[in-house]
Amino acid sequence: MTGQRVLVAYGSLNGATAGIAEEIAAILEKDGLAAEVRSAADVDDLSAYDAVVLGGGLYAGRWQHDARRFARRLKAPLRERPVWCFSSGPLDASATQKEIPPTRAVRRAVSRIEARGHTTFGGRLDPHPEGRLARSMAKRGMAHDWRDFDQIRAWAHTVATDLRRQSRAPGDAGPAVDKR
Ligand SMILES: Cc1cc2nc3c(=O)[nH]c(=O)nc-3n(C[C@H](O)[C@H](O)[C@H](O)COP(=O)(O)O)c2cc1C
Repeated sequence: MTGQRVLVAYGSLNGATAGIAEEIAAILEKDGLAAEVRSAADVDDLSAYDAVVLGGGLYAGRWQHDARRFARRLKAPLRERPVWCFSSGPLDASATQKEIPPTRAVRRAVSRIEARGHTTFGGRLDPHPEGRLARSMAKRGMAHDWRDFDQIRAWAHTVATDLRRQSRAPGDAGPAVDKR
């Protein structure tokens, strides 16, 4: 056990990104970290966490509102901790086939909070989603789950490995401390 506490925060309109966050947290726990999954909208204090994973569903090239706001509101404490980000978006197999770079808007958020990494996972369009545009997309036959859970688990293992390596590194100052 490393004893490190990791927040897995998500911005999700229709649950796909929340499901990815749950899976990531399950892997982090399996790998000996203490992970907690929360909606990004419900978190305003990071002092209980040593590291953060932040994910957002993509809507018109931007993270869902709660993830965007989280990155803005908590910019300072995020910069004091190791952070990894992910997007859940493409409604096809592209995210399984190749590494998809963050959109321009997401790249800006990722760099603002000095995250250590970002990856894009396939998305899911619910058959009965929130939002008029989403419903019309579902009616046109686009409702499908493109999330690749093997890929998600593999990525979560790399995050756990990085965190554990860091906590063991010689001369390491240990988990981040909230200096506010
Ligand atoms: C109106 C709408 C716009 C979307 N825009 C994008 C987009 O710009 N890029 C992308 O990769 N996926 C896009 N998607 C797919 C969603 O990102 C995908 O369904 C995601 O998994 C939804 O996450 P959520 O269920 O957590 O909200 C869009 C979906 C909808 C319904």
